[in-house]
Amino acid sequence: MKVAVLGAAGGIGQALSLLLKTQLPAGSELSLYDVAPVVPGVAVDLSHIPTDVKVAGFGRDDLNGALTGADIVLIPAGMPRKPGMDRADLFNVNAGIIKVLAEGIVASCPKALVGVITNPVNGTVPIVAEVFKKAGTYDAARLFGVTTLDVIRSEAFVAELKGLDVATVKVPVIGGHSGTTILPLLSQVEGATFSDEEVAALTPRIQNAGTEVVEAKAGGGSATLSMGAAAARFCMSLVKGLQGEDVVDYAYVEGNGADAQFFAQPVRLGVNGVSEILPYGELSAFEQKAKEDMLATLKKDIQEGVDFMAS
Ligand SMILES: NC(=O)c1ccc[n+]([C@@H]2O[C@H](COP(=O)([O-])OP(=O)(O)OC[C@H]3O[C@@H](n4cnc5c(N)ncnc54)[C@H](O)[C@@H]3O)[C@@H](O)[C@H]2O)c1
Ligand SMILES: O=C(O)C[C@H](O)C(=O)O
Repeated sequence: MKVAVLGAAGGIGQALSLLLKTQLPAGSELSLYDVAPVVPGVAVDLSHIPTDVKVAGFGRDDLNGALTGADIVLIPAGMPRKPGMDRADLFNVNAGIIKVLAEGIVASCPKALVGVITNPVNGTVPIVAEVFKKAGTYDAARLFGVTTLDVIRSEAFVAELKGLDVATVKVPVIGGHSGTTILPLLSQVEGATFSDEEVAALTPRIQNAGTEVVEAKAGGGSATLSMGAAAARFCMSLVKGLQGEDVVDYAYVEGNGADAQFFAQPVRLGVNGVSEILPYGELSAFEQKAKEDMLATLKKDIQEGVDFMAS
């Protein structure tokens, strides 16, 4: 198993790479790419951890070296938010970064499973899809926006509120990854019920959790450690699928388009990425309205990514 992390010297990249060094199956390779000159040092640092995962660092001019032979590519490269910014404010800078990295994937590992972390995820994932389409290598089953952070936050907040063992809590989160497009399905949490007041308070808490971190870091960036944990968890789901295990996880994917072209939903994972788009079940009246209200925003975000590639 070869996993490449693009943007590996950043806050997310380093946390994620550390976790992958300790969690990937024995015999795996971890390939770290970044334009920051520190990236070979990050690779040397990680290589001193005694696990059977080989780590190599690749600088600005060796994207091809980082990507060749990769089974999975995770992309946390790009600018994070500062207080007062929306994720959409990152589009102009991060769209160009994502485009170049996607072109590198086309050239070096067009069959890899690709997990996009770079914000705004609602719009960067469509950019990657358009780059792949242009090259004739697009396979919707292999492209994922990583929304696992919304899932793990929901698990943490629900467990805290209800006094549950967090290891047993599961919260479906559908939609997209910004503001109201993040839709936790609290009505489907097993072993817990929520009053209308609790739903009305917890839903926006989950939707604004990224902003909570951005404000607490006061100009020092956005979530990196929780995102590293989220991306490592999602990567291990992809790994298990590639190894032939039956795995279900949530991700922002191009499905049947019933809600929007890209939509975070439950998917079954297998040796070729998504093997089945699963239904997300019945919504409460609150969730149904929240979904209907946010679809215009999500579709606009997706169109921005498509338009970027058309321009
Ligand atoms: N999907 C999510 O849930 C989620 C969660 C948190 C953060 N994010 C996003 O992830 C991105 C990274 O966040 P961070 O906190 O790690 O930022 P960071 O600034 O700490 O790290 C970003 C890294 O990307 C590198 N980079 C920039 N341009 C590059 C390029 N062309 N090729 C390779 N590497 C490049 C930088 O050198 C840096 O090391 C941001 O866009 C942020 O908004 C997404
Ligand atoms: O909020 C951000 O800008 C980063 C990330 O998308 C998050 O949800 O923490």
